[in-house]
Amino acid sequence: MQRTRIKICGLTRPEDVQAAVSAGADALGFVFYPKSPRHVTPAQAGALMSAVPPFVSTVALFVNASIDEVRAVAAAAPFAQLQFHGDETVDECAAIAAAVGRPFMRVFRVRPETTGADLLAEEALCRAASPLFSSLLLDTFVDAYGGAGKVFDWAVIPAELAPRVVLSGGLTVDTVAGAVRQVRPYAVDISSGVEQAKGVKDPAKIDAFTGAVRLADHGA
Ligand SMILES: O=C(O)c1ccccc1NCC(=O)[C@H](O)[C@H](O)COP(=O)(O)O
Repeated sequence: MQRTRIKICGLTRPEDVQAAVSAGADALGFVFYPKSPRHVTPAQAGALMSAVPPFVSTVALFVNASIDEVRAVAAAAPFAQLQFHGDETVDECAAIAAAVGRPFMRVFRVRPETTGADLLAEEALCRAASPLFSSLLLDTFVDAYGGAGKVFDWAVIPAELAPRVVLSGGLTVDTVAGAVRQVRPYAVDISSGVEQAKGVKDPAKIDAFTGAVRLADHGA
């Protein structure tokens, strides 16, 4: 059985990057949305990413950014993939990804009225739009766009889609094992649940989170 990949998002400090890498995170997320308390500048991200070892992916996260803003980040920070977390159209995502030559995750912000058919349709639309589309990241719809620590109903995720999605939104050390067992997603993503304060991660919580995912992967 495939092991569940892990993304730790909203990193702003070198010690938190190190903690996530040491805990076995597969991907590290850096937020370039100025209104976020986890926002980093391109220069800050470049310094943080320079400490990331091989085989750990770096994700640059944007909310309704212009192509020039994304280009500026790409020039300063060696991120491996994009995450579009705003109101971008699929075509806008595809165009920006092509301009910087990086694969992208498209975020679907799940509302109470969202259906499984909506999720499958969105994935099909993205796959048709760009060979650079990698996966949907499913988060809870909030006005602040993301990083809110809010959970959506995982039952909405079709079983056929689950192995291709990144499950996000309000996960914690205590809930992630149940999420993995129920959904069996390709990956899980977390920000608030491993923090001491917004933008300040807690190494012990990061360790506990990745450990809980590993135990769930092995049937515990
Ligand atoms: O983290 C933020 O501050 C943020 C702000 C605006 C858009 C997206 C943001 N984070 C994106 C992520 O991928 C988060 O990990 C995801 O929303 C889950 O966050 P949480 O519910 O706090 O685990």
